[in-house]
Amino acid sequence: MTPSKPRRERFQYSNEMVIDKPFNWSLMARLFQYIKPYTTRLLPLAILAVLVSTAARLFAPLMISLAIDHALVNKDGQLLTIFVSVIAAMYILNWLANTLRIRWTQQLGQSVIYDLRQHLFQHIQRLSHRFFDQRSAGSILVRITNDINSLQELLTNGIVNVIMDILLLVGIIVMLTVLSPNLTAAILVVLPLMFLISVKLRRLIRRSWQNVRMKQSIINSHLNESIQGMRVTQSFTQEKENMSFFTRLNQDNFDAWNDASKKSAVFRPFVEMTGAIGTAILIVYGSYLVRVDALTVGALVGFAIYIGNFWEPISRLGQVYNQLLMAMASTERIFEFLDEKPSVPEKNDAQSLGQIQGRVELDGVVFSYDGKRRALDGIELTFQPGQKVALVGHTGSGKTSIVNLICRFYDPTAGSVRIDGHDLRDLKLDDLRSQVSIVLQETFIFSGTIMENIRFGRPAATDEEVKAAAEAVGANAFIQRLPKGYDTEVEERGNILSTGERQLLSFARTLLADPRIIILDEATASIDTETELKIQEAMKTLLAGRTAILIAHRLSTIRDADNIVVLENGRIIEQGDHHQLMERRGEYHNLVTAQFRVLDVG
Ligand SMILES: Nc1ncnc2c1ncn2[C@@H]1O[C@H](COP(=O)(O)OP(=O)(O)OP(=O)(O)O)[C@@H](O)[C@H]1O
Repeated sequence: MTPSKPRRERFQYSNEMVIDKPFNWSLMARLFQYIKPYTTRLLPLAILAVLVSTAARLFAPLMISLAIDHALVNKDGQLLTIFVSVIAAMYILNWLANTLRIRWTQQLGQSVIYDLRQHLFQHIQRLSHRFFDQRSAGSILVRITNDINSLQELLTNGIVNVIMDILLLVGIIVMLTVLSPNLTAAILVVLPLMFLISVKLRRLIRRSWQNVRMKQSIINSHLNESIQGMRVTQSFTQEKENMSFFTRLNQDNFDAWNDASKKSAVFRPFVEMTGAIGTAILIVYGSYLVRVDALTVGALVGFAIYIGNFWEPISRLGQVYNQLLMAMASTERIFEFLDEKPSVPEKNDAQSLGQIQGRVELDGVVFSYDGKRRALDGIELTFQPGQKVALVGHTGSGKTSIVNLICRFYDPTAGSVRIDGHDLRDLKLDDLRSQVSIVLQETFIFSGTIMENIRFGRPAATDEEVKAAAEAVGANAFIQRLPKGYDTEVEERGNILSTGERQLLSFARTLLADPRIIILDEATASIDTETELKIQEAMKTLLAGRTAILIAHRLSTIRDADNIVVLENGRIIEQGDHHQLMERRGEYHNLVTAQFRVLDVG
């Protein structure tokens, strides 16, 4: 039979929707809050520089106009020298103030970007597992990198330039009116045209830049996933399909950029065209006014210089406006993350835990990840201090979910989880997590040396303490054999280490952290018997004297557990020690015999 396969998209990034909100002053005001710390020094300095340079730029053409009408027309050499000196001094002052303005605005912008990035990263670190369940690592990455970078232009140049340009515009209009109110009125006819252009194009441009950002975010999400899953892709020879998907994303991104830049490109020529209309009015009407003696030649020249300066701030304001539109999209996305609350909040009056005994109770616990399906359904379970308890059950039966609740990665939907009688929701998270350690199947190795990787368990530990921990779990032998021993550099996923070695490393890390409660997600990857024995030994050292919760996949390793809890569909169906459960001939018995049958066949 050849089933007709509906073609489904292999990768779906549903969270990357366009966030389309109208221009929002309160959002901008919130962004500007980040400038507040600099309002006492950098911002006033930058504004002072702007004022000085704007004043110099405003008065220089007036001086030129006066020089023509009074010194040049009357052929007064002495007066001309004075005018020229004053004009030269103004240009030098403008240059100096501009240099300082650029330096200070850059510093201001970079400081704000730095703070925003710090704040965002700090916030993301506090968010709960539920947040990370719903988003790809790539889309989170985009917000810390791209979205913040796109604010860079606005914050470094944009804001202060806006002040400068508005001052310049108002100043020029005042100067023009002083020189000739009639000519000014004629030229300002084009202003409404400018306004219309910016309003009409504004929505269009903003939408298209949001679209670009969304496409980029999808590319990054996909890249991240592809690189992480490269081994699987290669082993299933899915490179071609992967490539064609990537090509599509890349093309979409390309098209979105094209579309957005085309729309943005329309803006400037429109501004320039209105500039040309202004100049035409100046030439025709201005020369007429000179002819009828309503305007001096000096005033006309001054006018021409001002008009030349007039369109520059307008078109720059248009650019800033574009930056603002782009920044709006990014700001919305950044604040969307910053507004995300941890789904496991810490109470304001959360208690400190102090040294604990290690009794863990789950009381009437019901839990659902998505509010629909129950992952746990009425769990009553107690782990006594120092006990070794194994959780067994088919895949999806709820073992990891129990552990997730004990670490308070999630809160139960109903019921409560307690440690030494304290509800986890009343405790300080840091306190709780320093007493509970989880050793995952897949050991995460950070890039750095072996020494640093073990020290992750307790950053204050000395080299000797790190080595002692490694020795205690039997990791010392393989570390000594590495090229640089404890100083050997390992990469993010610890590629130079075998599965068994990685596991020993994480045991050492956990032993160093010295928690009262250890959760061990037993690795499913098969390892050779010798390593298996080493790991068994290491486990004994690691678990001694602590409350231990084992997620067991190989049932042979949990025979000596004090209690074995068998789960099915989120419920406990039986519990007891190995002998009791074998005698019952229930589900545990079935699991054990099934596993032995597999081993025999193998
Ligand atoms: N992040 C999640 N979001 C939504 N549902 C989830 C999530 N994690 C697990 N589930 C669902 O919750 C149920 C219990 O999963 P859990 O991970 O606790 O099982 P498990 O017994 O640990 O399985 P395994 O042995 O395969 O690790 C499953 O039906 C699973 O599909």
